[in-house]
Amino acid sequence: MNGEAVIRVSEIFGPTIQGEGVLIGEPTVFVRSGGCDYRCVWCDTLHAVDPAYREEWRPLGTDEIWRYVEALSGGQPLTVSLSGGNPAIQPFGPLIGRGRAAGYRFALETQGSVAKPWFADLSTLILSPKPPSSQMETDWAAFDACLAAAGSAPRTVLKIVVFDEADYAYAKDAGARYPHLSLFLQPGNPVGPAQTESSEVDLEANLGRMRWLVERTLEDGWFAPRILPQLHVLLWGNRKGV
Ligand SMILES: C[S@@+](CC[C@H](N)C(=O)[O-])C[C@H]1O[C@@H](n2cnc3c(N)ncnc32)[C@H](O)[C@@H]1O
Ligand SMILES: Nc1nc2[nH]cc(C(=O)O)c2c(=O)[nH]1
Ligand code: SF4
Ligand SMILES: [Mg+2]
Repeated sequence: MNGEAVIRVSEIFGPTIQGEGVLIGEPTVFVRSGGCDYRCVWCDTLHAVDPAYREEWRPLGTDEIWRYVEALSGGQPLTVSLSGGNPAIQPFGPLIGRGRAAGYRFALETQGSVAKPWFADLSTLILSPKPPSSQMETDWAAFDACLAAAGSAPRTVLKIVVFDEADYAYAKDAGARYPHLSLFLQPGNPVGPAQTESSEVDLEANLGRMRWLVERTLEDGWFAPRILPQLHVLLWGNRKGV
């Protein structure tokens, strides 16, 4: 790998459609890195978080990852979504530079705990601070550092998962803290460790939570956020690699 940036890759897949948030429906190739500084109790991607899956994470250099992305996209520039785990703890800067030079756009999803200067090279930065139900604490100073690192070049948006009333209150506070950022709410999909490898999903329960969130927000007269389901979960359940 000749000293080039090495990234711990959990999976590379696509093209599929982006299932969440501001880029929903957009043809996308995903690069998912392994390892996270958080451990949300309801994380739907434990195979990229739990060190028990470490053996499955492959150290790949920028060139190798780029070859996968080019092959999957048939060499047609599209949006590459960097997710994880927390992709912010990996050296993605050179890959972004490489892809941009070929006309690709990059989006990155992160909880906002670690800032990197290369955030400024993204097209879209999706900051997803974690509400109380995750059992994680938000470090707002670290979050602000992510916003500062991105600057004004990328489109930066907020995406907050809401399971319950306390999460709703957290989302409202976060929205008030950053009134200049577009805010997306996403109902929580209850997944546990036993379910990560299965595609089973309780669609009715998921849609019920979506209905509750829409009604709660509208009854409250809070018209700032957009409320979206996880489209890929509706289509394919909790399957990996879609
Ligand atoms: C798996 S995370 C990876 C990126 C980064 N660690 C983060 O959390 O933003 C991608 C997105 O999935 C969301 N997510 C994770 N588990 C979820 C669940 N059970 N229900 C709904 N959304 C979930 C996260 O909040 C985040 O917005
Ligand atoms: N289709 C699709 N859309 C997604 N949006 C965010 C995802 C993620 O797990 O980060 C994801 C994913 O895994 N698949
Ligand atoms: S921050 Fe993201 S990847 Fe990490 S545990 Fe939470 S939801 Fe999962
Ligand atoms: Mg996911």
